[in-house]
Amino acid sequence: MTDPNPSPRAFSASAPLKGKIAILGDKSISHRALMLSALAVGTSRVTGLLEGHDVLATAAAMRAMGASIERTGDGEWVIDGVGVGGLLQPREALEMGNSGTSTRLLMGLVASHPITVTFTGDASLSSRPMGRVIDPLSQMGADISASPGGRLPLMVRGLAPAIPLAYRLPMASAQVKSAVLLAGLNTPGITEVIEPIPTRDHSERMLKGFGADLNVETDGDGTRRIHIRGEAELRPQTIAVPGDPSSAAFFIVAALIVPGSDVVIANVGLNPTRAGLVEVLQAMGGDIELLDPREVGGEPVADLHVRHSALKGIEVDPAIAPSMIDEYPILFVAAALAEGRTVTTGLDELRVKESDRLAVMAAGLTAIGAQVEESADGLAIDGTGGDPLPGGATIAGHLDHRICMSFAVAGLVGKAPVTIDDMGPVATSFPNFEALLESLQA
Ligand SMILES: O=C(O)C1=C[C@@H](OP(=O)(O)O)[C@@H](O)[C@H](O)C1
Ligand SMILES: C=C(OP(=O)(O)O)C(=O)O
Repeated sequence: MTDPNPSPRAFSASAPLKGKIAILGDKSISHRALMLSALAVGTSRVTGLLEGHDVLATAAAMRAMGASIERTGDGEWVIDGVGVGGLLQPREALEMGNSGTSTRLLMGLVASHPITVTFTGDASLSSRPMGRVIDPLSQMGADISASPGGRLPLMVRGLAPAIPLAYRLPMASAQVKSAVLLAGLNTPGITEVIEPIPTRDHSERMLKGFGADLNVETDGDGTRRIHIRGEAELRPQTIAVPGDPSSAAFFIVAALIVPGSDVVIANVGLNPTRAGLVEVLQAMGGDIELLDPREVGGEPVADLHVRHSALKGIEVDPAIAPSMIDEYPILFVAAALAEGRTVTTGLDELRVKESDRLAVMAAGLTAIGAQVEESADGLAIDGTGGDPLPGGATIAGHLDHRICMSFAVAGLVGKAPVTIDDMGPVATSFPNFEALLESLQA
């Protein structure tokens, strides 16, 4: 799915960003909306679906396994499901492109169906660890043969009926949690996931919304115990997908660091398991006001009014990491413009995303003149206090959309332009990123 022809692009010092934009649908919720609709009995309707390459990979996979999935308009999709237990043997390997979420969640679904599925992906996805889902799914009875190091391409031979499992997550990962819960959907009895550190809870919310028998208990120390009763019948739903806070993040930071900016970002999902960045930027002195708080698709949403601000460096509490895990690359850009030092820790997971986001951000920020120290699990950044960054480098995006967009935003405050070697990967999660940026510069 990655474009073989790179699209390099230079970003340079920007006039103030002004105006109002709306953010496209949440990627995590869009994946789950397609998967659960494809497993319901009857017709579901989704509006605001993110039509990025990652979500389209999920749509193609669910179609290949028997669901009827039609696009009826911009972000409007109609899905006829096969019923839990009804996934069909796909004729070919499922090509997951760049998408970790598609791969890991679909491995969970396949694990408890009597089908055998090969998963392939691009160079980035093929370097990411799948052992974290292979372990629990094998315990449930799936037979999985992977490439060396537990990598793609890999083949999952599902077992039906699968064996219910009580699984304690060894790392804070919503993808691993979701893979086990989705495997549990077609497994007799109760499957339990024990989550010591809470992560995004879209799977739990949506499974309940579709009528699955799922409950969550929280222990005194905050550990969550999630139980799902298998062999469920899911009821079709009408879902409005809220805007993606992980995409909004780039424009929140752009408005904070480009002098004179005053922007309203409409339709931003603010589920507490996703909203950590707003909290951290406010603690750094960012002027971010929440307008018209409301609910969309069972999730809290607001419009954000963001104005250019003098940011101050802070020490970021590692406990907040799961609620802003994809937002660290752009937080590092904000930190590079803040006054004083920003210190982040507890970010080992950033090393196994689309790229090693600690190493790639440290190298790229250093190349454009920021002061960065990389540690095993975080970055310490001494900011400019609002002065422009020198810029003037070409950044390798490493097939990582969030790296490309972070350095695009950094270019807006560069003395010399910042060039991204290939903006193609941005289409995985934020196909209209450049169009929205241009609209705020007009
Ligand atoms: O469940 C999800 O939709 C996601 C979970 C996170 O990954 P991990 O589970 O690996 O932390 C996140 O980084 C990814 O973009 C989407
Ligand atoms: C990590 C990400 O996605 P995925 O794991 O689905 O590739 C991301 O979007 O930042």
